[in-house]
Amino acid sequence: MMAGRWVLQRRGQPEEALERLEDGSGWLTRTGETVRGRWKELPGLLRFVATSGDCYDGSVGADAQLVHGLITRTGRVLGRFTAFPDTPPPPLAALTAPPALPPALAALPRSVHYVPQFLSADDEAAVLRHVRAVPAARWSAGAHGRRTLNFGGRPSEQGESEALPEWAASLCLALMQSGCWAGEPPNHVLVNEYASGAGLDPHTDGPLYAARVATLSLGSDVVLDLHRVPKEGGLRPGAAWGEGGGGAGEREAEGDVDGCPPFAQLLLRRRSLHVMCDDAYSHCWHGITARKHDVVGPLVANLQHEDERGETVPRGPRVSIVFVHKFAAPA
Ligand SMILES: O=C(O)CCC(=O)C(=O)O
Ligand SMILES: [Fe+2]
Repeated sequence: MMAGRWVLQRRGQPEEALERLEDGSGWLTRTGETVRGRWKELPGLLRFVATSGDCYDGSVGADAQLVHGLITRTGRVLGRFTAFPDTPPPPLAALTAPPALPPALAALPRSVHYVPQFLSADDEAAVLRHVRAVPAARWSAGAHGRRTLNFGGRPSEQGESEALPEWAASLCLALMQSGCWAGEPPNHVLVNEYASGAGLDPHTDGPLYAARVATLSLGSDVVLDLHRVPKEGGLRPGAAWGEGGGGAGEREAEGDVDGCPPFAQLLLRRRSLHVMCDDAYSHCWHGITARKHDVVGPLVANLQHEDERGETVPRGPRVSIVFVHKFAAPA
């Protein structure tokens, strides 16, 4: 069987993907998780054994398309799947004209903007296809239901740069054309994928970037917590996107938030964009509490309609795409 990607569907479960590399190794990807494995070809059967212990057996149809299969773990049947080859997504066409940047949120003392419906539903689906098609090896293996991916060089290395993929460059263009981005264009893009209920420790995005971050929320609504950076003690500021070869996703600095509860929250609806600049970039920590539902409480500062207050918002799998401008390395 040829190298490539297969999309697996199971009743009542989020999609999974299996990838086969030329050397017979491969990857299993579930929301928030990437696991390595090996492919084996047996007569009439194709087997992928993940390091997690799960075994995917698929019968090969006459046209070499894997159609039906069984997932087992130590001999126990976990479920049945159907699979089809994943075709590369078409280039991201011109996006539906996104809305312009509204004024900063009046309820917050700092510069935070919220743009509901920044992407249309069709554009959201197209962007998610591109995210899903990124080879598993580029993702940092997920922990606590979140995996990350970055474009534009390693997060922590100043000046290291790399061209953005076409779809990410199109999104950058949309940010600039809509006026939602000012200053030097974004040149660094981080993608977070969260399993339902996964969180993110409070952090700032750090001084390697210009003081502006724009974040697209896709796939699910979520409530983001904003914390004030304490003058001393408590949380330690640091580059949010981690260090070294592990790539994005490992927090350099984390702290005990117990003494530092959020002073405000943002309800990030799917397809929205939010922008934090200047003071809000440098002096507010942001994070996501791990939980399966959010309740829209009194701290939420960006409601579009007052009757949203009190709403219980379930959290499905979510993807966020974070845009920043990384400074060049000093000469
Ligand atoms: O998922 C989000 O909305 C937040 C992501 C974030 O803050 C980060 O990746 O630095
Ligand atoms: Fe962040």
